[in-house]
Order: sequence, then structure tokens, then C-alpha cells
Amino acid sequence: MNKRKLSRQQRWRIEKIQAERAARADKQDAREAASLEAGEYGPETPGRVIAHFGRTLDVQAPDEAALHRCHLRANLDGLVTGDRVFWRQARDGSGVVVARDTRDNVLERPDPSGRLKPVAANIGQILIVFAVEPAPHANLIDRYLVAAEATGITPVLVLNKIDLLPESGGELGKLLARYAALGYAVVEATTQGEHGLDALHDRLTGRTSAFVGQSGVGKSSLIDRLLPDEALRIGALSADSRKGTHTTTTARLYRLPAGGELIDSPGIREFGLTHLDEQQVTEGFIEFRELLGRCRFRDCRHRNEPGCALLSAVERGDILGERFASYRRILDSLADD
Ligand SMILES: Nc1nc2c(ncn2[C@@H]2O[C@H](COP(=O)(O)OP(=O)(O)OP(=O)(O)O)[C@@H](O)[C@H]2O)c(=O)[nH]1
Ligand SMILES: [Zn+2]
Repeated sequence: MNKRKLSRQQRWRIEKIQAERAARADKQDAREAASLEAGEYGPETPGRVIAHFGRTLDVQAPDEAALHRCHLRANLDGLVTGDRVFWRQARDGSGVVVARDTRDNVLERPDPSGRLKPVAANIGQILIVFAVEPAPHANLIDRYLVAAEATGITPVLVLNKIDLLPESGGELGKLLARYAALGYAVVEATTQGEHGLDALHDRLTGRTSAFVGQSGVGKSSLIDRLLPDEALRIGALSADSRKGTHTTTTARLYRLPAGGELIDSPGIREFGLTHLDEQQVTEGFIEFRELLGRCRFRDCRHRNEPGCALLSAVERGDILGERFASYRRILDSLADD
């Protein structure tokens, strides 16, 4: 809203509301500081953020199933699902988060105004799901890979619905071999049939994973199979924290019965379709990396410059023509953003 267009009375009302809100926050913080002083909270212990609803968090202790509804000290901000924290428990099981531990990595998405906001932290691997049907174009897989590379989180390709794959493996079989040759882990899966998820289970064990991928590839079906118990899916939520379910868009961390963790939310599933810059795209093609800086011109954009190390590698066959074409296409799409 344009501030100049507010009447003086409106402005006064807004200021009053903001002042009241600040006063309430101060008061809560003072109350908390007092009870921390008074020893009403237990000692500082490590925990993990399982879900967050504004300034309220669900925190889980390492060897416990129960979730603890916690709030934040006023000086803490921007905590997300997956964060490792230090918290103190009150007698009623609720708690207060007093500090955030360092992050291995963080997944960010632009908010409606285009500012990047953290969505989840400490993710071990991004599982890029694609399927026999709807078939992916190579460009889309590359786009997901580039986005994952930009976060520093290891991407893994998951081909789902292999029950629909022709005996010979078809085009997708070749595509997969290409990515495996680049060094990417590739896993095949199907939600149909008994042992369709064995390879996926192996890949998930001992790690924290997030599923991304285009609509219809079977992300929900996979997650349903991995978290078969509805109660598990909602988490061992306290009655209190269930009130938070109106914020279903928030990311949530699940412990998988077979080992490993899953962080999921609609926002994370769509990850990869966010904006990237030219340098991120170039570095996101992992086979380009050792050649970067070797072009004749320091500001080479690898289009048609003489002495371009990337173009020569394409000519030699060291870089696949399809990957380079995909690179060009992704850069062209940036220009339209
Ligand atoms: N044949 C076959 N169909 C599957 C498999 N996995 C999922 N499907 C079907 O694929 C369709 C889409 O599955 P979803 O799980 O809704 O896909 P999604 O990726 O979650 O889609 P969005 O929610 O739109 O992002 C459904 O009709 C599933 O039944 C599989 O392994 N084989
Ligand atoms: Zn070049």
C-alpha cells in the first residue's frame, strides 16, 4: 500500500497496532527471560526443527519420538525445518529455542515479492524425480541438476514408474546412462509391485532427503509408500501442535521407518524452477568446471569466441552435444525471466 495515500488517522491506527504488537513481543520475551532465570526450564539440549509455523516451532530431541512445541527467543529469526538448534524444555513439555547451530546448507525459494527466503536446512540430498510417463525432456533434468548444484546439495536422479519402461530400457535407459557417466547417482523405482522401492530405500538410509520434480511423476505416491502409516506422516504430533496444520505449506521433516529422514513441502517439490544466474548455470554443468577459466578470453561466454575451451571440448566429444545444447537453452530461458 502506498504510504502517502493513508490518511493521518489510518497511519495513527497502524502505528498503534504495531506498537502494541512490539510491546506484546517484548513482554513475552521478558516473561521468558524471567522464567529462564528462575530455572523453570531445563538445561540447554540439542534438537532438530521438525516444522515451523511463524515464530512457533516443533522441535524433536535426537532419540525421542515426541515433538515439543517451542517458541523462539526474540533475538532468533529465520529458523527453518531441518535446522539444528539448542532448546530448553519447560515442565509441561513445551520449550524455548535459545540458539541455532551452524547449517551445512540451506534451500531457498523466492517469496511472492521475489526475495529469497530459506525453506529448509541441512538437507543431505535432493532426489530429482522423473518418470517414464510424463517423459522428461533432457533440458528439464539439466535444469533441476543446475539448481541443485547451486545449493551445494548432492542431487540424485530417481526414475520412477519403471513398470512402464519397455524391456530394452528405451530412450530413458540411454539418458540415465549418460547421467551416470557424468558421476550422478541414478536410482530406478516403481510404486507398483513388491520390491520396486528397494534401491530407493538404500539411497535414503542414513541421509536427509527432499523430493523435487515435475507434476505427475509420482512424488506423492513415493512418499505415501515410504511413510505408509498415516499417523507417522502427521508425525507424533501433540494435540497442541495439530492446531498448526492450517499451515500445510510449511516444510516438515519425517523420520522414515526404514531409516533416514525426509523433508517435504509443496514449495520444496517445485524447487528447481526458480531463477538462476548465468554463472550458476555454467558451474551447474559439472563436466564444464575443470575447463572454466581455460578459454582464451577471460570473459568468454562460450558462444562462438575463438579459443573457447568449452566449444573445443564439445568438438572433441568430451562434452556431450546434448548437454551443451541444453546449457544454451537454459541460458536463453534466463533472458525471458
Ligand atoms: N504406472 C505407475 N504409475 C505410477 C507410479 N507412481 C505413481 N504413479 C501414478 O502417477 C500419477 C501421478 O502420481 P502422483 O504421486 O500424484 O505425482 P506427483 O509427482 O506427486 O504429482 P504432483 O502432486 O502434481 O506434483 C498417479 O496416477 C499415480 O497413481 C508407478 O510407479 N507406476
Ligand atoms: Zn569459452
